[in-house]
Amino acid sequence: MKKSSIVIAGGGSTFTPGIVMMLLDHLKRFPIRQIKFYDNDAQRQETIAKACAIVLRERAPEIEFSYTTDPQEAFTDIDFVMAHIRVGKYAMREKDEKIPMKYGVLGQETCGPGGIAYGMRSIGPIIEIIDYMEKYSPNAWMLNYSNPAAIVAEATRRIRPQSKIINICDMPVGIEERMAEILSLPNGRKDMDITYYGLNHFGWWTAIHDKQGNDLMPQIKAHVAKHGYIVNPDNHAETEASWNDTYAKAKDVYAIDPDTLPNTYLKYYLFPDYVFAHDNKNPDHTRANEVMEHRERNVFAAANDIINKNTAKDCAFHSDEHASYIIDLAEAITFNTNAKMLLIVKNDSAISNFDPTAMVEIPCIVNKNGYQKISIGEIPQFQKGLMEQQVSVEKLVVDAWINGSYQKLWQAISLSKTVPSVSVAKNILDDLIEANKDYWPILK
Ligand SMILES: NC(=O)c1ccc[n+]([C@@H]2O[C@H](COP(=O)([O-])OP(=O)(O)OC[C@H]3O[C@@H](n4cnc5c(N)ncnc54)[C@H](O)[C@@H]3O)[C@@H](O)[C@H]2O)c1
Ligand SMILES: O=P(O)(O)OC[C@H]1O[C@H](O[C@H]2[C@H](O)[C@@H](O)[C@@H](O)O[C@@H]2CO)[C@H](O)[C@@H](O)[C@@H]1O
Ligand SMILES: [Mn+2]
Repeated sequence: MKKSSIVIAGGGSTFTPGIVMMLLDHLKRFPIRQIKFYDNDAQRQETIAKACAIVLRERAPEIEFSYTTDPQEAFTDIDFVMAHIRVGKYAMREKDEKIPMKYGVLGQETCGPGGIAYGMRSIGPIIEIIDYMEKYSPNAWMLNYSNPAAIVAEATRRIRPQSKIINICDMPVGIEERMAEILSLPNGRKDMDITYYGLNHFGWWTAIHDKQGNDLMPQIKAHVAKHGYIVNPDNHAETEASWNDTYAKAKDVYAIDPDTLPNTYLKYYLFPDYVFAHDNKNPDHTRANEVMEHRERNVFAAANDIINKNTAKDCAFHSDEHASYIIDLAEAITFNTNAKMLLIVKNDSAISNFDPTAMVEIPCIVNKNGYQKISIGEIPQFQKGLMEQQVSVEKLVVDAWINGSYQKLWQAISLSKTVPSVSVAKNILDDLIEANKDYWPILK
């Protein structure tokens, strides 16, 4: 069986340990001969890497491991680039979230003006990593889950249209696991066959069946109509309060279109007033602060504990099983499994009454030769209208980045469903330009 060589771009990520542990859990179906880490922050990466080196030494000594900030070292002799970089790290995420709130607009990692700012930071470095991959390992695939995936996907379609990059997201995976829990399915989401469409962080399930073809939507809808995606809290004690708020709010998002089941991210676009009022109770403490106080602190504490003890025995690193969709993807490409997966891909005619150039999140069949899109057909006016507005925002952001255009970025922020007026958009934009002066292209 082929043994793959992967580089994790963003080795210092809080998700890296969970992904490494998950990779070790799936070696039988996806054998690995080499793992490398690549990051542009040597110190941050070194802490995660030294801990993961101990994990690998103890649990998979046959896997060659290294870490580097040198692109040639990182991207040579690679089959897959698994990319999860956060350009500007949490310090910039905090600004993405807090600057819009100064002007009465919700602040979010990937949605609204925060997501637009994040997108403007991310395009250049993602293209840079694609170019490294193509220079040093021209036959490799890039499996990208760096956010904001929607803007990154549109930018890579426009700027590197021939590149072997697939953009993915784990939000549908997480929600589907909750749906499977509602139904008490023995094998979780893998017992479901789903149809879904939308943009990244902006989609709907339209059909869910079990493997015998029975319709599972009525039972899930009955639950969501009462509880949103909150399921058995005893099984989710680790879920943070803000995430539970999001899962619970799905109840109200569902109500606007009971023919479908919503992605949780739609709350930011359908209830921007509610989100702002909720978050503005504590405007100095946003999600970025929560993550820095919880996930980032816990992951680095666990890493330092492993390093200090020089063993990963009984360590606090946990396998990120819901990230196993990344293995599903790499396995499908490597071993031609024809797995059905949600990918963020160019629409063409999959959604027949929507922009063929849009990057849509739809089910695809994945194999050694890439992916085939599953046809969705016509979508209803409600979703079509919402998606046309949002995809135009994403396209205008990429226009702004490519052309260094202040006007296009002002239009993008003005067009977002989360922003009330062009004057508010301009105030937010001018603050974001100042905050991002080390990351964005100069806008004229
Ligand atoms: N697609 C999804 O569904 C999904 C799910 C979870 C997280 N994510 C994304 O994964 C990424 C990592 O998340 P995190 O919370 O662990 O972030 P993090 O800040 O903990 O780690 C990101 C790492 O990327 C590195 N980095 C930044 N710019 C870089 C560059 N130009 N080249 C190389 N490395 C660079 C940073 O130094 C850091 O070590 C984020 O983009 C996040 O939004 C996506
Ligand atoms: O606020 P964060 O950094 O905790 O999460 C933001 C990310 O949220 C989604 O990923 C979730 C995943 O969907 C959920 O199931 C959980 O397990 O963890 C992930 C990270 O928290 C979303 O898909 C990502 O794009 C966001 O970055
Ligand atoms: Mn996502």
